[in-house]
Amino acid sequence: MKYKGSSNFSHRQKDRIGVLITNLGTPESPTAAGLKPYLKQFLSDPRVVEVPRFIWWFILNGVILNLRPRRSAKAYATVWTDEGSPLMSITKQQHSALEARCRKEYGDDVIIDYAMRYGQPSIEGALDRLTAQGARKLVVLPLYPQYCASTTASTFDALSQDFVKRRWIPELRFVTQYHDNPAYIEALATKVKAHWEAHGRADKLLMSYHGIPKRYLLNGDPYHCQCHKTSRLLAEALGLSKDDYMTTFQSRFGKEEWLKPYTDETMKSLPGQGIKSVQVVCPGFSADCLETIEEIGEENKEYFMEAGGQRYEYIEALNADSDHIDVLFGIIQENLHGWQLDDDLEARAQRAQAMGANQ
Ligand SMILES: C=CC1=C(C)c2cc3[nH]c(cc4nc(cc5[nH]c(cc1n2)c(C)c5CCC(=O)O)C(CCC(=O)O)=C4C)c(C)c3C=C
Ligand SMILES: [Fe+2]
Ligand SMILES: [Fe+2]
Repeated sequence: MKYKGSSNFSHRQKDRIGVLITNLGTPESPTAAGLKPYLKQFLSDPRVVEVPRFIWWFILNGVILNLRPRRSAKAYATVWTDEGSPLMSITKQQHSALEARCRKEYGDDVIIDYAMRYGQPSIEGALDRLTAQGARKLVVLPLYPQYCASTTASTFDALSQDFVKRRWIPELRFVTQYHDNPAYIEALATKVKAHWEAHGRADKLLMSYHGIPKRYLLNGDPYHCQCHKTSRLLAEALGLSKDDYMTTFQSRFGKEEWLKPYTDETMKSLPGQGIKSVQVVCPGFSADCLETIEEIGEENKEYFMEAGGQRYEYIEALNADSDHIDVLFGIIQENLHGWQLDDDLEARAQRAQAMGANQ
């Protein structure tokens, strides 16, 4: 096997620290043709769907990939903008803002790129670009505040699958979660308070997180606990009592039981319990996307209003807010501690020359 090196490798090249922010990925276009390859890659990941491969292959290729692309495309079409998918355009904004912060603080010693776990820009492409610029040390920050095997560990799988093919793998620091990071909790609290100032309070604040099958929790995934801890800390930061807020789980897929309470069922039942106004925040989503804009902003609003609710407001994700950029930059900086860059470039090049190697 020939291991992959950098195409423009030079012994004189300056060593750098690379930072890679990642998110889930999104289709290329809001059409069935755009959805099919995206869903195929996503739903073929054994970290996402933990079902024996041979059974799942038939369900996925025989049923899901024939029905879901068209259905999902319709939903994506409602959130698509001139800049494309919200998840992609917000990730680009987060990247640009963090790049400016890195450049200001570290010049060109620290370089930052972004990638998606599924689709483009790929993790492999980002690692090619970073290593070609001399990134010998690497911080990877998946933009998932709560650890989940389906998202966080899957990102690590993609990195390792890339490293298996690479000659010079960078020293790696991988951020697995930041669900109780004080700056993150504070940024969420500031966002909710700003919403309260503009719109007043509601009967309840719902904190809705993406769901996962309950089986994953029973098999040891810490996601459920981390979501609840984020909620508790956010509630404390807002001075809320237990009756003022609720943690729910959205975006169910398939027939098995997922984490409960379900967001949609909760919305349908709250008005009957005398809760006529709700505000919804989604602390697990670092960027607004289909699951927040359409599912929380539109679909669940309909459930709530149809059940007799009177006021429903979605509080946007932290996105590229400057508070959020501060949080993420803080996490990056924590992970740079103690890292020195090799500045012995001339000696390195001379040694290489003596050995007849490319300088
Ligand atoms: C099939 C099982 C799924 C698991 C488990 C799952 C976990 C999970 N997902 C996110 C974040 C996002 N998911 C998004 C979309 C999405 N998720 C699933 C399925 C599972 N997710 C599907 C099939 C889709 C595609 C849309 C659809 O057809 O319904 C997104 C939005 C991406 C976008 O383009 O806007 C995000 C973000 C987390 C955090 C998570 C586990 C904790
Ligand atoms: Fe999902
Ligand atoms: Fe959804």
